[in-house]
Amino acid sequence: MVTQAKIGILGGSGLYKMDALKDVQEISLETPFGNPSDAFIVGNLEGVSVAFLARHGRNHHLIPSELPFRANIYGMKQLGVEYLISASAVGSLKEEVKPLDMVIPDQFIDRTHHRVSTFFGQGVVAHIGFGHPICPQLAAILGEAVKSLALPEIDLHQGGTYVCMEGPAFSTIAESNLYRSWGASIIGMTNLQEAKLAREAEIAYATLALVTDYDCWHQDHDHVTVEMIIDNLHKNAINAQKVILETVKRLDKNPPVSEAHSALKYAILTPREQIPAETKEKLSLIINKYL
Ligand SMILES: CSC[C@H]1O[C@H](OP(=O)(O)O)[C@H](O)[C@@H]1O
Ligand SMILES: Nc1ncnc2[nH]cnc12
Repeated sequence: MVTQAKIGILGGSGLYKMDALKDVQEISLETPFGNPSDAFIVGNLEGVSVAFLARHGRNHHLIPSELPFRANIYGMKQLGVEYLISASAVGSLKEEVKPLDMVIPDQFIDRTHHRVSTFFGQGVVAHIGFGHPICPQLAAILGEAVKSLALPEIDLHQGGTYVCMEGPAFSTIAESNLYRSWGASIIGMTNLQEAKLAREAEIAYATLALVTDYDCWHQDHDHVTVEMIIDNLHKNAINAQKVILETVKRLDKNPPVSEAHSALKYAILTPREQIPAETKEKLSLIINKYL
């Protein structure tokens, strides 16, 4: 049995490790969906066992379209993760959401076009509810953690829509303005698939989005480039670790009940006896309790 952790962290651009993690074990997992982005780092965060994964790999070698989303989420499930916190770099689509601010989105718009975002198929059909794609309880704890830190000059925006684009190129001005006209707050390239797969795996998921830029719509700011956001990525990585540490402590003290933990209860349509044995085996970790 591999070491278990109830809380998982997906580190995005800029956040490739958690400095406060002690007694770490590197765990390389194989999953029925291939290899995750990197080894999981399981360790002790002020007395709480957590599993950390750098979603682009610790050396940032995977573009968003190459991310093994299913393997990453399945790996978290294998480690026993029930609450998953994503830390992600995002561009701002609203004037009042400024670089270095934090956003805890509650909605997504999917603008990706060639990604697999389900564990189902191959003889088993399931449709999870995804009206509320982010776990509200976990998002609330993240928000309380941010507020408790009172980080100078950093505003917290609780709620908002995250546009998930394919990338890796950034948006055109026309696209950026279109997303603004839809009322979206932030744009990134990674969180939608994770949120969907986490829900299918009955893991509560929430995003701590760390703003690096104003994308390309703002007339008073240069269009986003990697070079111009490096500094903000570093600053955000420091702040993200503070927020995660505080969130983990609160979660450990009061783990909330989340609807995500029973998301599959009414989702599986295929008569159990019709599900191919191979598929049952492949998805056993996720569907066994409903067979
Ligand atoms: C470094 S800018 C673009 C890159 O950053 C975000 O990654 P992550 O969500 O893993 O922090 C964005 O989604 C893009 O992948
Ligand atoms: N402007 C932007 N668009 C997409 N992903 C991003 N990640 C950080 N900034 C971004």
